[in-house]
Amino acid sequence: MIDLIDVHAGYGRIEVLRGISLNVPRGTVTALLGPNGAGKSTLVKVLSGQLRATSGHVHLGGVHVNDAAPDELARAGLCTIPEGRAIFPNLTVAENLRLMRGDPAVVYERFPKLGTRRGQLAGSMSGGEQQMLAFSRALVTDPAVLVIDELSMGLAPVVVAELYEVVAELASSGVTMLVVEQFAETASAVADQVVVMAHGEIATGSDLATVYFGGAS
Ligand SMILES: Nc1ncnc2c1ncn2[C@@H]1O[C@H](COP(=O)(O)OP(=O)(O)OP(=O)(O)O)[C@@H](O)[C@H]1O
Repeated sequence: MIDLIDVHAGYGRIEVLRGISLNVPRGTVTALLGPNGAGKSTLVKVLSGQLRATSGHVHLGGVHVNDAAPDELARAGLCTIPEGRAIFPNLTVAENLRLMRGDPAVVYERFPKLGTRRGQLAGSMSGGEQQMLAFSRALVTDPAVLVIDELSMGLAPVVVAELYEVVAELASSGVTMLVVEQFAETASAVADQVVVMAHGEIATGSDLATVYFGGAS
């Protein structure tokens, strides 16, 4: 469903992704792990159309999407939840959900806490509640493919568990997912495939051992 073939990308003259090849089969969950600076968010930007690959191929459902804009990708069924909780802090929970253009009742049923706070400014909620709100995009847009960057960053274990319950539910309903995480335990429990990135490449062999056991970045 998501196919990357020898993808290179970066910022100006700095190359960050150095030949990434990755396949996420339809209806499966892939956990993408790796230390700070490995290039995980850069890969998410390429997938969501925010950053163009300088070479290589990006395919979504068999369609070549290297040049597709973010809104075209969204219309094709891709939902991205970027790092850093992409919500509007000065709008209420209800207003944020209205902008996502879905049925808020679905969200309030899944995350009752958000239901009780629908009139609260999003920026005044706890980090976990804000992430639930950001994650709501995946519930209301009914995506075919979901890409989540750093879902559990900075959150209490109980919130992480709640969010991963929803990940598991979406997975069982057939949504194809790429979940980026910095820590192995959380995402790998629900993943069909675990891939590790280091230094802009998919880590294998001794690199993989270094990432896991050597604490390299
Ligand atoms: N806009 C940018 N301009 C220049 N360099 C950038 C930019 N964004 C990221 N980088 C660099 O690209 C490299 C990879 O960053 P990226 O955010 O993709 O890594 P990451 O694996 O997601 O790390 P983290 O887990 O810390 O978010 C880093 O060296 C970073 O400094």
